[in-house]
Amino acid sequence: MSGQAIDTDCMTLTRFILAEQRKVPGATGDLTTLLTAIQSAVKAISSAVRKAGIAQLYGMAGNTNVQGEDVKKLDVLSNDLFINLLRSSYTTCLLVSEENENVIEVEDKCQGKYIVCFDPLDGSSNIDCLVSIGSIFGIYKRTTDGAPTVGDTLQAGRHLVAAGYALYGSATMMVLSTGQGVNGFMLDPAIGEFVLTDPNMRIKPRGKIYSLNEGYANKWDDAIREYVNSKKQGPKPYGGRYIGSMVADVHRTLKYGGIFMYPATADAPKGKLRLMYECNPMAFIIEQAGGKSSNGSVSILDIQPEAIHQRSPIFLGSSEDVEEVLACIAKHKQ
Ligand SMILES: O=P(O)(O)OC[C@H]1O[C@](O)(COP(=O)(O)O)[C@@H](O)[C@@H]1O
Ligand SMILES: [Mg+2]
Ligand SMILES: [Mg+2]
Repeated sequence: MSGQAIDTDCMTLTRFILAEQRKVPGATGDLTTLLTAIQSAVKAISSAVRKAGIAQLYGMAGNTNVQGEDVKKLDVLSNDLFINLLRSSYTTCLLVSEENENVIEVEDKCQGKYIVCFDPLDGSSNIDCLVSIGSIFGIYKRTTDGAPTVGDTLQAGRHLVAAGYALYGSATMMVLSTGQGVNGFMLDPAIGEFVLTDPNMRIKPRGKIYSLNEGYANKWDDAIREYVNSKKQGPKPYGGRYIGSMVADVHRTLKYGGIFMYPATADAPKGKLRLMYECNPMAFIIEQAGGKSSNGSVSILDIQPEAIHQRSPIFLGSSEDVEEVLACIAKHKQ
């Protein structure tokens, strides 16, 4: 067996994270502990996702099951799991969740130096029809001393220490970057471990798929309409794919190439997707894989957030595809 084979064969996520830590001289191990906590949350959510339909049979989620136990809704359960596991990891001080209006401050005795922004369950409108859903997370380091403040969370995506997502699809997959490229791990249910299946993921410079909600076509501005129409022309038109779970749409874009968009619309001039826990982590992954991200004028990662739940238009994917939509937007601005 070659040295390379020994390095990657049956590489679990746990072992991979430890190996990454060993590359950083003087690392405390806190990021390793934090990523392990996220891994545990994802495994627990994955198990709940696989049982969600059955839980409904025994007593609707949000109600009481036949044993008289509360069955939490999947999005509530996912949020609780993320919060509890991050808190008890002793590595975080501030948590920003899609499900909580305010920043969650971890109690003093459990505090560590990291800030985590997360969407515990993404694509929740797809839960009841068993279509793929996910979780998204981005990790920052605190840059100030003293008591942590809300301001500490408002960091541009460029400062992410690590980011990733979990996809609860036909298999459960975790895709992670600590700023040294992107790696994908599939959950082997037989051993309960994430195994490295997609080492060093790279996105094609150009794809053949565009992805956005075409139901809103009448609400787009002219640039988006022109760009999407252009993808339908010629002898080789692009395929259109849209799942409606950002994690699933972005994962497909990463694997197959192409472009994912959620542009501004007349009703939502800032777009729909949230900068801190949807756009930034996904833009980090795509850029680390050699792709491009933009809000229409700058990279998603260069936006300075002003509020934790702020939204942003987003274009991300294969670099040539994103450059093409940006050229169309620039042309219409003239
Ligand atoms: O239904 P629309 O307007 O196309 O929006 C779909 C988008 O909304 C989201 O579902 C929002 O995520 P949540 O389920 O976390 O609220 C994205 O995953 C997805 O890209
Ligand atoms: Mg979401
Ligand atoms: Mg969500």
